[in-house]
Amino acid sequence: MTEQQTTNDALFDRAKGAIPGGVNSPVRAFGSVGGTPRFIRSASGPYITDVEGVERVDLVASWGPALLGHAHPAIVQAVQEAASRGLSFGAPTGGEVDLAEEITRRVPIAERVRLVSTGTEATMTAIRLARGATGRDLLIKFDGHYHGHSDALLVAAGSGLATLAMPGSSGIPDAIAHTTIVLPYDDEHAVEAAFAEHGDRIAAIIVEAAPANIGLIAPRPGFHAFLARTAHAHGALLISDEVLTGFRVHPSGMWGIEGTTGDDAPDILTFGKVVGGGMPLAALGGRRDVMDLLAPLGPVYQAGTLSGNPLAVAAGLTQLRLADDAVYARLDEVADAITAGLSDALTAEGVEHAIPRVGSLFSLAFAASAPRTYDDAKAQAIFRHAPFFHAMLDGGVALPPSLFESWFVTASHDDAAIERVLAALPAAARAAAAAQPG
Ligand SMILES: Cc1ncc(COP(=O)(O)O)c(C=O)c1O
Ligand SMILES: NCC(=O)CCC(=O)O
Repeated sequence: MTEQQTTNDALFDRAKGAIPGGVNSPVRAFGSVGGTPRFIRSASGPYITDVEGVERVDLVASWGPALLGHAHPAIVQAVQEAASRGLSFGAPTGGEVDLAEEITRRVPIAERVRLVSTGTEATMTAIRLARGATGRDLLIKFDGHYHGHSDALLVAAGSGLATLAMPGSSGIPDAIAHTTIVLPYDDEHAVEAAFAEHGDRIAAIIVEAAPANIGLIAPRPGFHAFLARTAHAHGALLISDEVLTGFRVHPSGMWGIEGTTGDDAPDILTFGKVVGGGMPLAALGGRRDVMDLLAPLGPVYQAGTLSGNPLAVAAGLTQLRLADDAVYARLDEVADAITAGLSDALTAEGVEHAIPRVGSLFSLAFAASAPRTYDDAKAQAIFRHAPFFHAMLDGGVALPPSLFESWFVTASHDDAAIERVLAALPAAARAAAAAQPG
């Protein structure tokens, strides 16, 4: 039986017999909204089509990579051409140099860049590098921030763990979990207190460049510069995780919005999603003296059979080269139209809400004001989300199936796609208004 011949529910039943929970990443399950995840047949531009042939406007964008929309013809062509020359060489290529140079051009504080395959690898390598650079073990991360699924970073993490209300993952040795100090975000005193107590043992602070995995939190101007200065004063590094924000919220990512340099700037940045154009590719970049500690130059080991894969490099490079100012202007317009329509629809039904936003990235909170911490995010009227989500799905719009995830627009969302989102909103707002707690 092919995917096309079966119904979605039958496919999910088969999936559950072959794959734990039927999904290859927990955020794809409809855990917090109920129902059956939609199995996808294809996607093009702003639209995604399930195996039953239902086309919806997509506001997930593969969780971020699809900046230009799905199956952009130039990216598909670049990948096809690369494939015809060979799928993987395990040896350097010119494309890798082009992509590393493009990253440095956009984010000059990333003086050296190493390509890896996933955001998880990028952050895992970044913390190893910080530990190698400082000779220290401890790491500060913020409550609810998600940096992928390596052991030290799954402590008090957002994204799927927030959705499933999991305090952490089992299978992580206590000895590793205890190297991670978890602090509330946005709290300078907590950071100062942690450094006062453990300052000479802290290798790095890792922070989401704009926290986006417990809903979106727009960073308070100056807070990340404060983190950098505090870390530096104690001989530690700042790692800015731009896996989600990089090349999406601004041509130069969150760093382009904050524009920090010198003592105020992060030492290492991680990238993913957009930089791979929809293929498995991510990167870390940073100060030359720190990055050059990576093997083969230095003592910090990092490797990968498929690192810098030529198909992934072709996709990422093509996407970044096409992502010009007009693309970012369009992303902003799309976000303007959808956030305005979303707010109007919820206001018309008397539903308390906030829509935090950074660049074209935004999320919906059922709360009077935008959450600033994980505790705030958990305290909102979460019960309104499942009916809202399903009404949007029925109305032809695919949203992230969790209130703790951000919404992703693409430059391919044309006026027709936006109109379809706006048309679905009133019924979804009514469903949210009618929802009852518990
Ligand atoms: C901020 C952040 N860092 C790291 C990751 C991990 O990336 P990946 O899923 O590619 O491993 C994600 C998302 O998945 C993310 O949002
Ligand atoms: N914002 C969270 C993610 O992008 C996670 C994607 C995944 O884990 O599949």
